[in-house]
Amino acid sequence: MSVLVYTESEQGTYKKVAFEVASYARAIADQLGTSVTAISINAEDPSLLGTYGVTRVLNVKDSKLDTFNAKSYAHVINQAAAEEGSKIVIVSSSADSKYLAPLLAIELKAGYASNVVALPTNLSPFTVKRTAFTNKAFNETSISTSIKLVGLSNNSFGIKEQATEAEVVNYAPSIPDNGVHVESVDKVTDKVTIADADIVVSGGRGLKGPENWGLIEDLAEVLGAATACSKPVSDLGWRPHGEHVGQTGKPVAANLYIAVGISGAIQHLAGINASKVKLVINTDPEAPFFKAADYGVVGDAFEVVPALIEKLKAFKAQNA
Ligand SMILES: Cc1cc2nc3c(=O)[nH]c(=O)nc-3n(C[C@H](O)[C@H](O)[C@H](O)COP(=O)(O)OP(=O)(O)OC[C@H]3O[C@@H](n4cnc5c(N)ncnc54)[C@H](O)[C@@H]3O)c2cc1C
Repeated sequence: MSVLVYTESEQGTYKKVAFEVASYARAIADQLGTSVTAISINAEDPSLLGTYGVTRVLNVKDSKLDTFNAKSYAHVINQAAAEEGSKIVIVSSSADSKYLAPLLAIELKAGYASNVVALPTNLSPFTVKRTAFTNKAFNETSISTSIKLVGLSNNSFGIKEQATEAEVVNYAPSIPDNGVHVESVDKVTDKVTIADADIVVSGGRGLKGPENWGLIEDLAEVLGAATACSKPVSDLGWRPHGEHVGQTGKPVAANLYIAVGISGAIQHLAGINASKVKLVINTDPEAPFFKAADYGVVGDAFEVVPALIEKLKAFKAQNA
């Protein structure tokens, strides 16, 4: 009765969240005194999961699963859970997993707790801490079904190494034809995506116009960060809608969120509250964002950001 964890990959490479959910599954398995099985779909190096405490990997290689499809993936994970007799199944909070989890919960006949941020506080009844009201509060949720599905919030538990010899088993579940056939996928960009980023550099209307976005991009590049923006910035067409974060945009659960020229309206904060450290750069000392910030710089973005880039470049050169 091992804990089952779905370890996401993209084009053969595990996503960062795969190692975080594996670490979390290991910690729950330790609480229960059991092992961890990972279900891995079309990843190139499944044995890597042993680094994060996975004892067994059900390794699926099938071109029908090359493109993510929530229904097919849910079907595969459900079969893996039955195979392992798993009563606890862990997924991440990536966009794919949030789409997949409700379908999987139906297949598993499991109660599903999303946005979980910590290890269970109680195993009987199984109780977990989750964020609520767009990250403005926490609640404790008990799952009473025999099988429990846990969606771990990104960057909430962290990646923890626990070297284990992972047994990799080839696994060939039945894969239904869902009627969708993707001919090819062209990646629009190789840039770090907001969902997977450790650091996000975000710009608001204080940047004055799209012609100034080089500042945000340069800062993101030197930090290896993803770029994002406030809603008006994407509404104005300065940046693509995919970069808009907040209540009506993408959620950001990064380790560091840098907000440049963003006022910090409640609808913006709702999307970034789950980020660990928030740095705000704004000319207005009364900007509401400073109340939510861990670090604040009252200053002009056009002076502060270039100076920050210079310092970071010098620091990197010294420590190369
Ligand atoms: C239903 C609803 C949903 C919404 N959803 C979202 C959402 O998901 N995400 C979102 O972002 N917004 C959302 N909004 C809009 C939100 O209320 C704010 O209007 C928006 O976040 C403001 O964007 P901003 O901070 O970029 O612009 P502004 O409010 O115009 O703020 C610009 C900031 O830049 C500062 N500034 C100016 N010049 C400089 C300079 N040179 N250097 C540094 N700082 C400078 C200013 O002091 C100011 O604080 C929503 C609104 C509604 C009603």
